[in-house]
Amino acid sequence: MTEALFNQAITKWMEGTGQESTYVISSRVRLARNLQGMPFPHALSTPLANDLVQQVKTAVVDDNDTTTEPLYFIDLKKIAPLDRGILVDKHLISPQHAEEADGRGLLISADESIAILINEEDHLRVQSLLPGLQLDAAWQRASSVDDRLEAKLDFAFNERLGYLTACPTNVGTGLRASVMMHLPALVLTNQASRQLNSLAQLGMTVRGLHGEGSEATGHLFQISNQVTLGRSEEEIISNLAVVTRQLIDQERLARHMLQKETQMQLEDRIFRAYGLLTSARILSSQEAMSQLSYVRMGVDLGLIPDVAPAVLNEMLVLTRPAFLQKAAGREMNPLERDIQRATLMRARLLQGKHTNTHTGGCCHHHEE
Ligand SMILES: Nc1ncnc2c1ncn2[C@@H]1O[C@H](COP(=O)(O)OP(=O)(O)OP(=O)(O)O)[C@@H](O)[C@H]1O
Repeated sequence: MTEALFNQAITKWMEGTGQESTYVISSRVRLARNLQGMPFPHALSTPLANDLVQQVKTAVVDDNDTTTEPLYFIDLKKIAPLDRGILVDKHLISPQHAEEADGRGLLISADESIAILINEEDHLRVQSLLPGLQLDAAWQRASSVDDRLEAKLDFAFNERLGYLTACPTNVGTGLRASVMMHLPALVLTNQASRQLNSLAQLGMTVRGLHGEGSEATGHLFQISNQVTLGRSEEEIISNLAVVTRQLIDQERLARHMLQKETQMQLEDRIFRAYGLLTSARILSSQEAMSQLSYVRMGVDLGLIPDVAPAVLNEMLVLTRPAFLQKAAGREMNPLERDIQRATLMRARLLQGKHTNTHTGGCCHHHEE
């Protein structure tokens, strides 16, 4: 399992399956939990942090319980920085978790849909990531892992407040649920900012593909609940599902409108993007993201038949710096990476057209 984890770009959440996968790339639920009587990670000494990692590992890996889903332990300080970068690129751990590896750990399921980050901002961050709109399923999975942990570990919990967390914004349920949405038509019809800004009034936050502090590139928006206190987990999940369905309807309408009123301009934009990505020799990650968005819409609208939607999801990860360097087997400067990115992009997008195309990367063993 470890080999696929570090060598294969595609991971569960980008399979392109699940409900409404045209608009919703993935659904995520994460729970923040802390152990009773231990300082929060930012105040924890490295030896204590390492003890805590072992304690959690013992609770869920070394218990030899064959009735539960196996979780694999990864000691972050024992893997190469580039491999930690791969985990970041696949959204399995955060950049902060990768940076200071000593005293931090990761538990992960074989299909990579469950990840438990040990000693990130909180002692435990339980993450469940699934493709498409599957918030209920993601919540069920996270919740059962949480029960499993809680059976063995003593969580910091207050009767009145709920779960206690390092940052007060997570107190209560400790739950952040999110969907990663592709909303190009709302952007092209200038409705995105109005629609997305109004979500703040409903207690929702909008972020980019890479989470807190990231810009929304490639018309990809991560929408999540802002409030964790005073609402039940089920309410948080169902509110987000309602908002997601509304955005899907708006995006669908905007696509119809573009097709009806400005079809030639729309096709022109899509085929220019396709032309650029299948011809460019130097490609920045920013340009790759924004042009991929149009190609993806072209695939969704049936204009570009030869590219599978999952390939586009995979390119979000495969064209990231860590993956490019892993594929090349060496460190690369930014220009070398831009060249490698362009080569890989051409090969993958044209793969459906010509057989025997070189994939341009050693780390891709996956077949559609
Ligand atoms: N629906 C999703 N699909 C794929 N990746 C996601 C999704 N939601 C969040 N992520 C990824 O999870 C990581 C963490 O996201 P983010 O920083 O938004 O939240 P967090 O760390 O859970 O919360 P907080 O900011 O409260 O600590 C980022 O890499 C982000 O891209």
